[in-house]
Amino acid sequence: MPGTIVQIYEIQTPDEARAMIGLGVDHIGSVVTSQHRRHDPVLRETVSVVRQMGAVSSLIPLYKDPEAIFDTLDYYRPHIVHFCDALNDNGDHSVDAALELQAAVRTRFPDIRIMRSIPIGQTGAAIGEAVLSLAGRLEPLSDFFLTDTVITGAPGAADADQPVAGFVGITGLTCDWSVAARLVEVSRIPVVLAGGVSPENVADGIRQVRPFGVDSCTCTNAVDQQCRPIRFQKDPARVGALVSAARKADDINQG
Ligand SMILES: O=C(O)c1ccccc1NCC(=O)[C@H](O)[C@H](O)COP(=O)(O)O
Repeated sequence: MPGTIVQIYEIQTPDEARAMIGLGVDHIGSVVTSQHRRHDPVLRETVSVVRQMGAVSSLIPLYKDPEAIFDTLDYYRPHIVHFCDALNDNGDHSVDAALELQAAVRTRFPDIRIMRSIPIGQTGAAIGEAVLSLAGRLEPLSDFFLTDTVITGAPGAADADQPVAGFVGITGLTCDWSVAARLVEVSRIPVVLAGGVSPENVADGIRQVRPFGVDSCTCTNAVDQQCRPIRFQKDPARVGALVSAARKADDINQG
């Protein structure tokens, strides 16, 4: 059985990508932060280095306009486009609109796979049936799911409460792993476990959820003097510790 893949965000330069791949990271996650400054030659070189080194690039466009997203994919040509926008059937960003976008990406970019974040509340706040129902709607037009923590519990609700308004992610908090495990069981596509994954808890996450992969951003970032994570700056020692803990967990599970 292949081991659990490790995906690490936010890798924004070629040197960081080389360092992360050297530490054993499988998927290198990068973020295009602005629709208006979406052509970033350094980031494009980063994606290209990942491809040359035989790793997998995952790219988040942190905006929602379909034409800007198509243009972004044309410019970077990542292996995976990762959509983590908060979906809300009561608002202007519906699941149907997301499905339409994902269908258009499949038609225009048949080589680019689609990762879709599935929001799950923290333990005690997650609504399992709603999570599985949302995932069921998105599955036909997605290639991977990534479970990620939503602060309020209800999928798609209270978009503005998230660290980046309108997007799900970078909370540094774990979601309800029993719901994530249920998604792994029923899903026909691979599921990556994210949200608060750290060197300290990754082995438990692998054991309890049995995901295809694990993803980490906040808990492997460098920290400032007040111990607050610094966005877009990794701590290579923590990334290395997470990779080793994940590999050890795989060995125990398979042995
Ligand atoms: O990295 C960003 O800027 C970002 C912003 C908004 C949503 C997601 C974002 N990035 C990456 C991911 O999808 C994360 O890897 C994921 O949220 C992991 O959660 P955590 O480890 O708790 O930061």
